[in-house]
Amino acid sequence: MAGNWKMNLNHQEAVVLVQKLAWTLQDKRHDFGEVEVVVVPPFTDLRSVQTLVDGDRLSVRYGAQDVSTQDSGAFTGEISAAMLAKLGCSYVVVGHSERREHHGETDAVVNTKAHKAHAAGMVPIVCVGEGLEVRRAGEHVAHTLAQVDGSLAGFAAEQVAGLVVAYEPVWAIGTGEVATPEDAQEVCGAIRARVREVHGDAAADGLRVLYGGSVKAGNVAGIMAKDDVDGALVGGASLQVDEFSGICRFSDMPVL
Ligand SMILES: O=C[C@H](O)COP(=O)(O)O
Repeated sequence: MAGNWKMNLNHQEAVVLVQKLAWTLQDKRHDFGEVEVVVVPPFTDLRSVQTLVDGDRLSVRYGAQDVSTQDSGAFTGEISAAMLAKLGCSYVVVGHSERREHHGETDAVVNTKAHKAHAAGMVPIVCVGEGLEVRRAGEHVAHTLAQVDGSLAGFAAEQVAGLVVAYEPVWAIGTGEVATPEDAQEVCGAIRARVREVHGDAAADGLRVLYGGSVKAGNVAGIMAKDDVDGALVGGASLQVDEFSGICRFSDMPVL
């Protein structure tokens, strides 16, 4: 379960949220099963989160929201994979629809970023998904699989087995318009089937496929019940500890 904070929370707010989240995850009244919990703060928060997680040996993992296609040099404003790895990031989100839309990121750019993150020892969370027009035209599966093909190009089967792909239909992001569990399964299942076809069983079975788009504690259980949904990439709801920790235990039932 990965919480993408997007451009929210300064480093002090980040420390408060991660402390509360870690405290909740350790609360024995909750059943979090085997869930892996990841926060994805803005770059400016990462050092504070690292210090907290290392210092208190918290079980929360963390990642970055983007990474440069370049290794180093005259690229003002960019952050390299090596810098993120040095900060202890386990994951890097690449190709989020907001980056594709506002920064013109193509599958080729996303692919380069995924390789940079992977080569530096981090797991790329490769985001794919269709907009509303494509969905209305009934081309959402083909569109998303083309993004998967382009974004995962050049990875060997044994590498694909360790990757994460997040299916995020753009029309469901931040809109409250959650895809039905059947919608999520249709595309997440197609992603895994494509990976099986191209890379074989071990890659398809190892790959983790997340769903993202207006996931809340109240709707997560139905989505997680689907065979090919392994987790969620959560935006807005990850900014509230109660909501996000509910998502991490697949339930909005309060603890008595
Ligand atoms: O990365 C997260 C997704 O964009 C989902 O955001 P949301 O949960 O606010 O809809």
